[in-house]
Amino acid sequence: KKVEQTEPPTIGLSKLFPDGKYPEGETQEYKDDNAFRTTSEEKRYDEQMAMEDPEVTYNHIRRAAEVHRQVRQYARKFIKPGMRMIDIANGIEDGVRALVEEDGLDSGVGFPTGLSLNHCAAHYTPNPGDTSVLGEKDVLKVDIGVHVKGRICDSAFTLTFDPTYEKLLEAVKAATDTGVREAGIDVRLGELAGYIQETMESYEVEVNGKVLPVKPIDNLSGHSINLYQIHGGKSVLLVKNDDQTKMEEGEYFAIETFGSTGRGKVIEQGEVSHYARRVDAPHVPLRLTSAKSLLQSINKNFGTLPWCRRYLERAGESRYLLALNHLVSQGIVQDYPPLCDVRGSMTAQFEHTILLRPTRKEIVSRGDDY
Ligand SMILES: COc1ccc(Cn2nnc3c2[C@](C)(O)CC[C@@H]3OC(=O)NC(C)C)cc1
Ligand SMILES: [Co+2]
Repeated sequence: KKVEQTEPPTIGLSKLFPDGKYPEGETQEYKDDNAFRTTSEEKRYDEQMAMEDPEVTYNHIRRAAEVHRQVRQYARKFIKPGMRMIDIANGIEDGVRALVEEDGLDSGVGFPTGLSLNHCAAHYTPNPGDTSVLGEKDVLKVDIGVHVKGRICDSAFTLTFDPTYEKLLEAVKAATDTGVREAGIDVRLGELAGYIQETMESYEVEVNGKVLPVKPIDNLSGHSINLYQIHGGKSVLLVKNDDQTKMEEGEYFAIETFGSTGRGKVIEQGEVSHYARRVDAPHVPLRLTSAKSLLQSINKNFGTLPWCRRYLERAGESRYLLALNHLVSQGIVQDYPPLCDVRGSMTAQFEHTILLRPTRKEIVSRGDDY
């Protein structure tokens, strides 16, 4: 008999997909010089081999994407003004951990649940003791990460509870869909940024009788994603530029766009919650014993995946701040402060994870919501 997901979501996906096969995302054909890939026998063979290679198999990212869809469906219903940000974060992360059947570094939360508000666009999640509450005029960016064997599904949407900024959200959703549609093998990153910018700038939003242009945030970007590495080194900016770097077959990308009614530029502002051990962390001898043991805990629990202070406490760490700041000053851990436009402005985000398969592009995180 068919097992149904509960609400709140608690049933691990292995029980909902007993055959272990997870649904393919939306696919789109490549264009122009890569259109041949749709019917190429050779590319179909390459793809079949990748599918069967336990290291590459698309099944991992598809399982992560299905967890993402089921948790965000619940999140879109349960998040309401008046809720504490920390309860929103825990509600989402409890769902991710249950459905992905969290298992050490093999599967779990992909990165801290982004819950950036209003003029802040990214890298905010509540720290322990944060008692702030969601307001009904707030514009909330919900950025959820799920990983299965290091394959990270990174997808985000924006929630509002009053209609004022509907046009801002429409602009950003359209710009992200443009980015998804124009992405492809051999597409230049600088050119893709131009298409995104063009869509974003074709919108305006009227706030209290004043017409404001929607601006792409020019120092934020989408990014390639590698195994256990949320930023794979390639950035998809949101304004036209002459980066000739191309997208390549087999790459995973987070196509995310951010629109703003402010300056269209973010600065680092507020208390840090987000951290990640640097992939190229230097091997410096650590004098501070507490820093040594904290680093061991970070390596054991997160490896190179991003984490936040709440996850340190969940892993049993306490009174860690001095040691944490020491690891940051030694260049072993990178801190990621919240990224905010000017006060009074509003920012929105939409994001999908896409996979550049040999024969076609797969938007793995696509759902019937966005
Ligand atoms: C430490 O926790 C995280 C979590 C996610 C990411 C993934 N990411 N990597 N870069 C960015 C992101 C976000 C969080 O998607 C938001 C946009 C941001 O773009 C950006 O800064 N671009 C400049 C390099 C031009 C990184 C760290
Ligand atoms: Co993201």
